[in-house]
Amino acid sequence: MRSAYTVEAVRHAEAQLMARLPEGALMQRAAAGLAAACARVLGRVYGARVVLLVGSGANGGDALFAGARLARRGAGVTAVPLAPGRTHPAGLAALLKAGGAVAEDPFDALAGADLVVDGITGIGGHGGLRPDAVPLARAARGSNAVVVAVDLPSGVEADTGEVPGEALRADLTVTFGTHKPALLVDPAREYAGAVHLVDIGLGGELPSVPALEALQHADVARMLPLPAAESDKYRRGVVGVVAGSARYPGAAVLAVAGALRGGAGAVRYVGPGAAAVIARFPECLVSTGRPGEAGRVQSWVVGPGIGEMREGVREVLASDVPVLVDADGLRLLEASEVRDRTAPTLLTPHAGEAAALLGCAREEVEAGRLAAARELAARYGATVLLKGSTTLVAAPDGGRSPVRVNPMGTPWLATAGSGDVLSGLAGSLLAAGLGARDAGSAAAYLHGLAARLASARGVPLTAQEVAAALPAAWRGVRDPHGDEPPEPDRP
Ligand SMILES: NC(=O)C1=CN([C@@H]2O[C@H](COP(=O)(O)OP(=O)(O)OC[C@H]3O[C@@H](n4cnc5c(N)ncnc54)[C@H](OP(=O)(O)O)[C@@H]3O)[C@@H](O)[C@H]2O)[C@@H](O)CC1
Ligand SMILES: [K+]
Repeated sequence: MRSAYTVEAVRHAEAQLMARLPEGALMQRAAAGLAAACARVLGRVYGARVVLLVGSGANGGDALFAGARLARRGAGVTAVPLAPGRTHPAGLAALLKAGGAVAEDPFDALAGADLVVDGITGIGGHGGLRPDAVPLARAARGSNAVVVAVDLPSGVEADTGEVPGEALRADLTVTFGTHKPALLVDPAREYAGAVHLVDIGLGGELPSVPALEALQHADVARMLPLPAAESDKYRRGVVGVVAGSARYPGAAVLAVAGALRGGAGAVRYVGPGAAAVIARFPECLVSTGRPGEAGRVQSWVVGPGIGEMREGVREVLASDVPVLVDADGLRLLEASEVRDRTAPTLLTPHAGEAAALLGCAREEVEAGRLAAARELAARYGATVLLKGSTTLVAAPDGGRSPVRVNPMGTPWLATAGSGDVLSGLAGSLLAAGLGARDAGSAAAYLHGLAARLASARGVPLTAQEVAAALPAAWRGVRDPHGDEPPEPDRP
C-alpha cells in the first residue's frame, strides 16, 4: 500500500522528528536524496549544467543544498532566485562555497541546461505559480533539460491535487518522507512525472491513517475472494445484474462479462437483454421480469444502459443487499432512496455523472476530484467510486478511512462499454463478500491492470477485451514475483 498524507500531518511529523535531530539534519537528508536522484538522471554529473529555480522557502533550500552536492561532484550549477533577498541563506552559502553561482541571465541558463531543479514551492505553496515564475517554468519545459521537481511540482495544491493556475511540468518529482495527495490525484499528478520517494525517517512520526492510499498487487491479492473446499455457488455469492435495454443490449452483455470474472459463484441477469446475454454467456442465469421476482442475490448491479427503467432502480435500492449503481441508474435514483438504505451502496459515476449528482459543473468535479468524491459520499451516505484518469474511492465515514486512489489506469480505458465491465466486476466482488470500499478499489485495480495487459505495447482495446483479460489480471496480482506493468505510453 502506498499512502499520502496532508501537509498538516507532514508538518506535525517533521516537527516531532526535528526536535530530536540536530538543526538542519532533515534538510540534509532531503538534499542528499534529491542530489542522488539528480545524479541518476544525469548519468554523468561532472560537467553537467544544472539550473536551480529557487523560491523563498525550505523547498528552495533543498534545491540549493542538492545543487551544492552536485557542484562538488563537478557539475556547473547556477541558481535562479525567484525572491532575491529571501533565498534560503545557508543553502545559498553552501552552493556558492561549492563553486556554484547565481545565474546572470536565467533564460540563457535554462536554454543551455541539462537538468532543471524546481525548488520554487513545495508543501508551503498556494495559488499556482506566481506571474514571475510562469515564464521560467515555461522556459524550463521548453528546453532540452530534464526537469526534476523538489517534493512537489510547483504550482499544485498539495492536499487536494488541484492546479489553480499554472504549474511546472516535471519529468520526475523527488518527494520526502511520504507521498502528498497531489502526487496521486489528478490534475496535479499529471504534472509530477515519475515520483521517487526519499525516506527521511518520517515514517514513525506519521499518524496511522493516511489521507489517501493506493493499492498495490499484494493488497489486492489479499482482498480477492478464494473459494473454500465447502463452497458452492450460492455460498460464493450471487450477483444480480440489471443492465441493458432494447436500445443498449450491449451494456447487459458487458456488465455480465465483468460480473462473471469477479469471483461470485453465479451471475443472475434480469432485464430486456436476456436473449443477448444467454447467447453470449450460457453460464448466466437470466430472467426478463422484475428484479424483485428474480430470486435471491447477495448484491445488485443496476444502471448500465437501462435507459428509463426507473422502477428497476427503485426496487433494487429497496433491497437489503449491497447495491452498485452506475450510469443511467445514477440519473434515475432519488437521493433519499440511497440515504435510507441499511446495506452498503456503491455509486460509480464519471465526472459528468458526479456533477449531475452534486448539482455543479463537470469542470468543477474534474478540477477538484478529491473534494467531489468526498462530498458525494457524505451527501448520499454511499461509497463513491469516481471514475477518471485517477479513479478515487471514498467511503461515507467523514474521512475516517483513507480515500483509495487507483494507480492502475491507462488512457486506453477511455473506450465505450469499459465502465459496464467495471460495474459487473465490482458488483461481483460485493456479492463475494467484500465491503464497498474494497470491492470498488479492487475492481478498479483489476480492471486497469486488465486494460494495461490488453493494450500492451500501445494497442487500442475494446471493453470485451478488458473483460477477457481479467483472468490474467487476477493471476498477475496473485503472482508473488509478478512485476507491476509500467505506466503505459500515452496514446
Ligand atoms: N519542514 C521540514 O523539516 C522539511 C521540509 N522540507 C522541504 O521544505 C518544504 C516546505 O518548506 P516551506 O514550509 O518553507 O514552504 P515552501 O514550499 O518552500 O514554500 C513556501 C514559501 O513560498 C512562498 N510561496 C507560497 N506560495 C507561493 C507561490 N504560489 N509562488 C511562489 N512563492 C510562494 C511563501 O512566501 P510568501 O511569498 O507567500 O510570503 C513561502 O516563503 C517542503 O516541501 C520540502 O521541500 C525538506 O527539506 C524536509 C524537511
Ligand atoms: K517544487
